[in-house]
Amino acid sequence: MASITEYYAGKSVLITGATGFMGKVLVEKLLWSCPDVKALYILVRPKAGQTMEQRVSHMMKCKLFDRVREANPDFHKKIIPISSELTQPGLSISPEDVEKLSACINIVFHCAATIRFDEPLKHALQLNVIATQELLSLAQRMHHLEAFIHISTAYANCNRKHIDEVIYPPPVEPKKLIESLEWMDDGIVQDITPRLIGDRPNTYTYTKALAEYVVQQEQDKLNIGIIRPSIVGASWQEPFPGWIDNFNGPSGVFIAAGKGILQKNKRIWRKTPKTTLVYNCTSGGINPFHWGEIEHHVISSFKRNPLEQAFRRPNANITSNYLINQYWILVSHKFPALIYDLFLRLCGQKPQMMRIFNRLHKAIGLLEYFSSQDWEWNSDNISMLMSQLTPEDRTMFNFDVRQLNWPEYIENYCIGTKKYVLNEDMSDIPAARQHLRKLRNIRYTFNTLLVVFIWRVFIARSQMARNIWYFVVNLCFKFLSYFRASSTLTN
Ligand SMILES: CCCCCCCCCCCCCCCCCCCCCC(=O)SCCNC(=O)CCNC(=O)[C@H](O)C(C)(C)COP(=O)(O)OP(=O)(O)OC[C@H]1O[C@@H](n2cnc3c(N)ncnc32)[C@H](O)[C@@H]1OP(=O)(O)O
Ligand SMILES: NC(=O)C1=CN([C@@H]2O[C@H](COP(=O)(O)OP(=O)(O)OC[C@H]3O[C@@H](n4cnc5c(N)ncnc54)[C@H](OP(=O)(O)O)[C@@H]3O)[C@@H](O)[C@H]2O)C=CC1
Repeated sequence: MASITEYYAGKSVLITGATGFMGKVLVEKLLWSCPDVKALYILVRPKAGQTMEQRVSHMMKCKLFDRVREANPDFHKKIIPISSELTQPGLSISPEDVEKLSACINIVFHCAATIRFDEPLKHALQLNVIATQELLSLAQRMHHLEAFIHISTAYANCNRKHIDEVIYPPPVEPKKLIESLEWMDDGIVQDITPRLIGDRPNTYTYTKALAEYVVQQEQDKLNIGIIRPSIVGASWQEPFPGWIDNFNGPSGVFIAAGKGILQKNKRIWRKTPKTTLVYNCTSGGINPFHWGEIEHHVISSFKRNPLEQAFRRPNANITSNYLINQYWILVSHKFPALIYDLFLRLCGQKPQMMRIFNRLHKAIGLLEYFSSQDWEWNSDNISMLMSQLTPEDRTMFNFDVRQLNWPEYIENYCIGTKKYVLNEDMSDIPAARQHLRKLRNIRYTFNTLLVVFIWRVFIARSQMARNIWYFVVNLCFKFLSYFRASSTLTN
């Protein structure tokens, strides 16, 4: 049996979403581990005032590509950008490019999607479902296509508690939905969205479920693989530990905790001809790690490697009690934020802290559905795939999460958010630690002043409060003398 590297030798691959988080990692891995791959065609759109060429050249300068660049400075020659806007008819690929792709592509990876949880339904449908249909039509014109790999999400069927590696019936026939939304204006669509998505939390998981069904419809004509990752964080080992470039998933929450602006509520608790193979890529069943443990490791990691200019010391208080949570939001978020914004105003600067907190609460609210419940994913296909790999492939393409050491991973993840998301320098850590010490001293001073204040206002003035106070102090002394006496007896 050919190894993976041998399989890709001389092959041309088409990748959508190559400028995104997962797409970039895929491009890098193929270039590194399959150096004889013939070409990587990537569908890219111009964006934010940058042409397609500018975007691709910027992407290739990314630190992620360091090892590939070192091994082969001409690696960019294997990357062939194709101009495409996925929300346009025919993916707005020119007829010449369609011809070119039809003649040479052997494997398609479809990574592009909108992953926003608050995406309006029409747009999510356009990008996640209709563009997938268009890509499948293009794939059918490819004369040498061997596999069509669709990247879905483990949460596409999050309305179920047990999720097998199968395609479930769609919540609605996609064709009917597309036709009926076509004539509706955005306001009506917004009004009916909650009814349509039903027991799913957002338009993202809903449209990803529809996309899986659309892909499965072509299983008689194409070899299809559907990959369902759960939560993708920083890189584990390759190209180096901790690479991450966005605030998605838990990353933004980790950063917020590191900056000291998080007080969180709620419990965390072989190629087969013409078929569809689904792979649930999750770790919970084989190497579980709970949100409480994550919290502990994130906080201690950020205490060792603090972020610059933290607002407060790294923290994240997890509680399932609504009232306690509201208290923490008020005391730890709103009140300090108001004071800080007032200070900024007095210095002639624009207030920003309340705005940041409001955005953070919105993001946490949208993520909470995923962090507050449990799912059970079957991953037999993943185990089967692993068992079919040669020992060399198993090392080169290691996806055995049983070997993952969570504390070490979280440490690298936190350092990765500092270095690659916030672009902070590791040499500034002593100054950041000094800043944390200053924040701790401010907190101690504030707490002492608070105790003195409470003493002056309540204890010193009322006889009853004084009696209670003496009673408590007396009790403490009695306990201490008892403790001292019993330890003397034991000695
Ligand atoms: C200590 C620890 C604690 C532990 C514990 C504790 C607690 C537990 C709590 C929960 C734990 C996590 C659970 C994770 C579960 C994930 C499940 C995923 C499941 C599915 C996975 C998938 O299958 S797929 C990926 C999922 N899909 C997303 O994960 C997108 C979500 N997201 C959005 O849906 C939009 O993001 C949303 C939010 C609408 C905002 O939308 P929005 O419009 O208000 O804001 P934007 O995001 O557009 O950001 C505007 C600008 O703010 C910048 N920024 C953003 N965050 C920033 C930050 N923290 N600090 C500085 N800057 C930040 C950003 O870089 C932009 O900057 P610029 O404008 O310059 O580009
Ligand atoms: N990240 C995660 O935790 C998880 C992700 N997934 C899945 O993995 C896939 C990739 O996700 P991820 O890399 O994180 O997402 P990103 O948001 O980082 O990347 C999305 C990609 O899609 C492209 N894209 C979006 N809209 C268009 C458009 N209209 N025309 C052309 N290209 C477009 C983006 O291009 P541009 O740069 O031009 O915007 C970008 O390359 C998705 O299918 C997602 O559902 C699944 C589970 C977890």
